[in-house]
Parts: sequence; structure tokens; C-alpha cells
Amino acid sequence: MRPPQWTRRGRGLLPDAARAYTRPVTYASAGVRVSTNPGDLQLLVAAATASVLLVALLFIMLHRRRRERSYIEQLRDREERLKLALWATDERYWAYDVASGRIHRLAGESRNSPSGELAEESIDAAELVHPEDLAMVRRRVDDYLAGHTDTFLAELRVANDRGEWVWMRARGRAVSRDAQGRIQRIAGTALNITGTREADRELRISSEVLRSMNEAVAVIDRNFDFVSVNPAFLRMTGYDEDDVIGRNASVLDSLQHDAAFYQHIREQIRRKGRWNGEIWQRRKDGEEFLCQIESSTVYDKNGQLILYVMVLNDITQQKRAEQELRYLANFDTLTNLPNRSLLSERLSRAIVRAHREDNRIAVLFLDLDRFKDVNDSLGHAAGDRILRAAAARLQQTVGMHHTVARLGGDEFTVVLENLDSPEEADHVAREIIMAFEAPLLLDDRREIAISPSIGISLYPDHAHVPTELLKQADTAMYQAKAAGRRTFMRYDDAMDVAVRQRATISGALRKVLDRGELRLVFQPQLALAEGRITGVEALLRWQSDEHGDIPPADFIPMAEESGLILEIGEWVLREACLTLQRWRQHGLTELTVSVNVSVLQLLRGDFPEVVSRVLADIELPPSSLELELTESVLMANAEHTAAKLQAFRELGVSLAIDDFGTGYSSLAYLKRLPITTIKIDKAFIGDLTHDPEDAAITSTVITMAHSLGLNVVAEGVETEAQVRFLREHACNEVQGFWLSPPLEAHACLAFIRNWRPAREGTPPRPVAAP
Ligand SMILES: Nc1nc2c(ncn2[C@@H]2O[C@@H]3COP(=O)(O)O[C@H]4[C@@H](O)[C@H](n5cnc6c(=O)[nH]c(N)nc65)O[C@@H]4COP(=O)(O)O[C@H]3[C@H]2O)c(=O)[nH]1
Repeated sequence: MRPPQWTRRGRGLLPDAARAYTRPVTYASAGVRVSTNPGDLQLLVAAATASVLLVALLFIMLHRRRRERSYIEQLRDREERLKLALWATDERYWAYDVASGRIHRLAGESRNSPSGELAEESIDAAELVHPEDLAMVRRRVDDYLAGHTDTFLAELRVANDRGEWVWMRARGRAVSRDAQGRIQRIAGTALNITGTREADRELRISSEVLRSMNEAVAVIDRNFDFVSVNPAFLRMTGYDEDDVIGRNASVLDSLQHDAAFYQHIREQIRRKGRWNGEIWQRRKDGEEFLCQIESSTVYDKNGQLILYVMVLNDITQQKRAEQELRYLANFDTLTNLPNRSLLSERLSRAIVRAHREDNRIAVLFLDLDRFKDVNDSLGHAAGDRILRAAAARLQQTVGMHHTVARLGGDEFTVVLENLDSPEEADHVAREIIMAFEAPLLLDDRREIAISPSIGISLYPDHAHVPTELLKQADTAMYQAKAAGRRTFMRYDDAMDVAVRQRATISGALRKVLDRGELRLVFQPQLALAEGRITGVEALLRWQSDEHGDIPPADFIPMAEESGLILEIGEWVLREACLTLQRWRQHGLTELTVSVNVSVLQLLRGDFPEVVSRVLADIELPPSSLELELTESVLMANAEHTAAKLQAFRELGVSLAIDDFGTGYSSLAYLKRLPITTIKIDKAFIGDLTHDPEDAAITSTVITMAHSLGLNVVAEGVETEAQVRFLREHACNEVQGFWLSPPLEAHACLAFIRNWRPAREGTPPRPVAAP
């Protein structure tokens, strides 16, 4: 069926079909023809009957019209009364005239006084109804006119007196019909629902927002029973809606807090109306999570509490990340010790306490001796293990109540509080050094001995602020290293001068080769059994124009630190070989020269090639050269360097271990290395004749080295008694002031050429001063 067409002409709500209902009804008039034929009685009777009937019909019609009129009057009266009744309510009266398409309503936004005339205005429906709602309203009117609905009902926007659109809910019914029962007029009431619709909209939006919120939201009544929760809450807690609605919020209580804690929070919410904070909660599966809660209270119009609204956030991950960040910012991840920043903070607090309680603090700055060599040669993984083991050893020694921190690299710091005297700090430093006497465990198989050098500064004696105290302890530590390592030193002001001097020396060292300030001296070695000078050790000397004579023990570590030792080392090698080659031309073809090699040179990939090139350039037989490597260098890197050492042996160069006995290496371990000579450190030789322990060590080393087929040289031999002991114990060679101090090249040559084996018991006479 085609929908009725709305006429544009009238601009009203009336469809064409409806207009058809409203066309004025045309009645056909009934006519009576009276016969003038007197004989036709039958006809007269019929006419009379018809007249009677007509009168009766007219009567009925009149009666009905009167009834209708009275009915309409009644309706009008009712309409008037309805208008009057509506005046007092929020509802508004309206009437729609189907034929004209016009809407009648009470005029004026503020309605007329009930005592006066209730004025009506008539507006075209299309003007009154919002264009977007017009089609819908027309459909509803049509449906009602066609009898599909009992009542006309629509929610539509209508222009008010000020021309604003207001939402109205209109309902109405037919109040006037034509003779055929077609509706002529619909009247009813309209209620302004703008506010309600707005509220509904807001409610819809807010419930949609709640539904889609990432934050979990729970609405709880005054007994703390759940009234409503959003999907995020269910996701967060793992509960279904049915599990929680009506249940008490304590279902989420975790075991991290006791019941009194949760009770306290609920009491706060009750008293203050709101509570923000972090508490542990428990999910349905028992997992506990840290929850940030913001609670507020919803009150009714009278200020009476209605419900609590809780917004919950699972911040477990966030907290964990924060903790991790805090940890990373304050702790060293390798050793788990506090880092520099936390140390400074703790030191500052310790200073404040010491100031208040009028006592002392000591800062111990600790550095592992030759750690760099060990790290370079053993690799960083082993280096890390050493640092971890050293950290544990340190903490274990000083106890948990003192701060032990790692500043980076192999530098550690200990803060000692509540000291009565500076000697207490010395005591702890000594204990630390002793604790490091026992080797550190690297893994199941390997252990390594590494000693610390310690510098000490004191509050308030040396400085009052953390940075100064640390700087001074660092300075003292450098002095401890310079004093031979494995020792401690307390800071004093003179050290600063030494540090400054060190800095200038280090600067001058860079120009040393260009300026030709380096030279070699040579110290002869005597083979005891044969009474013959078999070799010389080349020792480096630096005579600086600016700083005078600087001992190798001072500048070689600096050259190692800066990497300059590579250049300097190659110069030494070439110079020593050149000297020997010159001497060989004087007939000293059996003589060997020993050259000290630092770990950096050894680690350099091409060092065997450098040696081979130098030997080839100078045409010196490789068997005339001996390379001296310190024990700590070899021990730190025994397996790794074994292959490298083998390359030298294949060249025909001899290898000696210098300073043997200082690095805790075992002879059995050395057996694996292709070395030819062991040089017993002068520290053992010095006390040989007074200290039975040193005597025992020396004799054992000699015996064991021989059993391994190694040549033994005793260094730092100064007295006849020492020579006697060494001879008795079959030490192969001696080197030291007893024989000769290191000599300039020409003097050494003269010494060797003039050497005659002395009578036993008579010290040889040096031929020239060193
Ligand atoms: N108390 C005492 N000392 C004695 C006696 N006889 C010799 N000495 C000293 O002992 C040191 C022996 O050298 P070193 O153990 O290799 O120890 C050397 C060596 O490790 C290093 N060094 C010297 N020259 C070089 C070099 O060219 N390269 C490298 N890498 N290191 C070098 O410097 C260290 C010290 O060298 P120097 O000062 O020349 O000190 C030398 C020498 O002068 C003695 O009877 N009593």
C-alpha cells in the first residue's frame, strides 16, 4: 500500500489520504412528488406515510444534531477545563487540526492567568516541529489516523516562544470526528522533557564511559558491598559480575596487610568521604597485586550518603619498573653494591650524623692491584667474576653495617662510621688486605689471588664534604700503589703535591722518545757454578730535562696506563739488541740480554712478529734474547698467553718469569707454560739469611724449578751470605749489587770483559758506578 502523500500546500501534517476524510459530505436531497390524480388513493397514502417518515427522520436528525452539539459543547468545556488543569502542571495543552495542518496551543511561555482568558495560538505544524523530527511525527499521525495506534505518542523537538528547540513528549487523542467517524482534531498534552533527555543522555554517556574505561571502577554501598562494577574491574580482579555484586569488598583483601589495616582504610572512607592510596589486593585466582585506589562518595540532593565510587588501578608493574629504575640509579648491577650516587647520599648523611654526634668517619678507597692486566688477559667475563668475588669478600670483611660501594671498574669504597680514632680505620684496612690474601674463587676450577691497595681519608680531619673525602682517599690509594701495592695509606696534604707531580710527569712522558731522554743500563748476571757472566738485564732509565731522574717504578705504570709502553717497549727491545750486537763484536757471543716486557706488549697481537723483525733487522740470534714477564701477568693469563709464549719459543727466544714468588703461582701451574727461567724476587732474597721461612721458600723453589728443568736466577743478591746460601742450594745464577749494580752500556761491557772469577768468599769488585 502506498503511504499517504503529504500536501505541501498547507505545510501542515495532513496527508492527502487524510484530506479525503475531511471533504464536506454531500447529502442527496430526498424529493416527494404529490400526485394531483384524486383517484389514486394508494398514492396519497404512500405520500402521507412518506411525509410521516420524513418528519420522523428530520426529528431524529435534529435530535442527533442537538446531541452532537451538546457533545461538542461538552468537549469544548472539557477542553477548556483540561487547559485550565494543565495550567497548573508541567504539561502543555495542544490540539492538531487535521484539515488545516495547524497546531493550536496556549499562547505565551508563561501561561495566562487562570482567571483570565486562556489565549490560544495556531501555528503551522511544519513551522513548529524540528525539521529532523517532522517525518517521524507525520508517520505517528498517520498511524494514529489509520487506527494503527490507540494514542498519538511522539518525542519531538518543538520551537518554544524564544525560538529555541525544546524536547517534548506529546500524547494525544482524537477530540473531534466527522459524521463518517473520521478524525478532525487531535488534542493532548506535551511535557517538556529536555532536562530528562539531557540527563538520560548524560547517563548513557557516563555508563558508556565507565564501560570502556581502562580503570576499574566499583560502586559500593555503605556496608562496603559491591553494587556495580565495570568490565575493567572484572578484567583486573578475574571475577565475574555475579561473583561480586552484593558481596563485601573484603573479598579483595590480600594477605599482605592484616584485617586491621583494611578496617582502618574503610573507617577513613566512612569518616572523610574519600581516600586515595596504594594497597595490596587479591585476584580471584589468589594472585596479589598492588592497587592504587581513589575513592569518593556520592551524596543525594539532601546531602545524604548514597554510595562510594572506587577507581582502582593495578600498579604492580609500574611499581616494579619504578623499583628497577631506582635500583639501577642507586646500585651497581654487577656486584649489587651501592653505586657512586647512593654512596654520596649515604656519605652525606653519615657526615651529618658524625657532625651531630661529634665522631669520625673514614672513607676507604680500594683498588685491585693489576686488575686491568688480569681483565685484559683473562677476558671480561672472568674480570666480572673477580669483581663480584672481591665485592663479596669486602662486604664480608667489613660487615653489613658499613657501606661498601663500587664506584666503577675495580674501585670500591668503604664508609666506616662512629670511629674513635684514625687507627681504627687502619685496622680495618689491614683486615681487608689480609682477607684478600686468600685467593678469590673464579669458578669450580679457577681461583686467583688479587691484592687491594687502599687509601684512607677521614672526616673531619681531612675534609667535610663527600666529594673531597673521596678525592683524598683516591689520592692516598695512588700513593699506596706507588709504595708497592698490597698496602694502605692515610691521606696527608703532601700527597696532593705528589699527585700534581704525577700529572706533569705523565705529560712529559709523551715527549720522552722524541727528546731522546731514555737510555738503558745493564745489570750483569753471574752463573754460580761456572763463575761466568752469562747475561745482562736491560733496565730502562729516564733522565728528564724538567724532572731529573725518574725511576722506572714511577713512570712505567704511567706508560702502561697511557699505552705509551708499546712504543717505549719496542725502543727498549731494539736498543738492548743493538747493544748486545755491538758487544758480540767484542767477542761476547755467549752473552744473553734480558728485556722486561709489560702485559700490554704481550697482549698486542703482533708482538712475536715485532720481536722477530727486530732480531732480523739487527741480525741477532734469537737465543741471545730473553724476555722477562712478571708472574702476575702470566698467572692472570696463563692459558690464554700460553700460545703466544709458544710463538716466542718457536722463534728460539728464552722466556723468564720475573719477580717469582709474589704472585701466588704454583710451579706445577707454570709447568704448562713454555718458560725457561725463573727469577726469584729480591723480596725473598733480602731476608734469606735471617728469615727461615724465606730460606725455606727459596730452597724449595730452586729444587722444584730444577725438577721442571728450569733455570733459576736470584735477584737482588746483595751479600756474600746470600750467595753462599744460593750456591749451597744450587741456584744457577745471581744478579744484584753483590755482583754489580746496573751499569751504563760501556761500563757494563768493560765489567764483563774484565771479569775474572773471584776467589770464593770475595765479592767481585764493581768496575764502574751505576
Ligand atoms: N734493592 C736492590 N735492588 C736491586 C738490586 N739489584 C738490582 N736491583 C733493582 O731491581 C730491579 C730489577 O728489575 P726488575 O725486577 O725487572 O724490575 C724492574 C722492571 O719491572 C721495571 N723495568 C725496568 N726497566 C724496564 C723496561 O725496560 N721495561 C719494562 N716493562 N719494565 C722495566 O722496573 C723495575 C725496577 O727497575 P729498576 O729500578 O731498574 O730496578 C731494578 C734494579 O735496579 C739489589 O741488589 N738490591
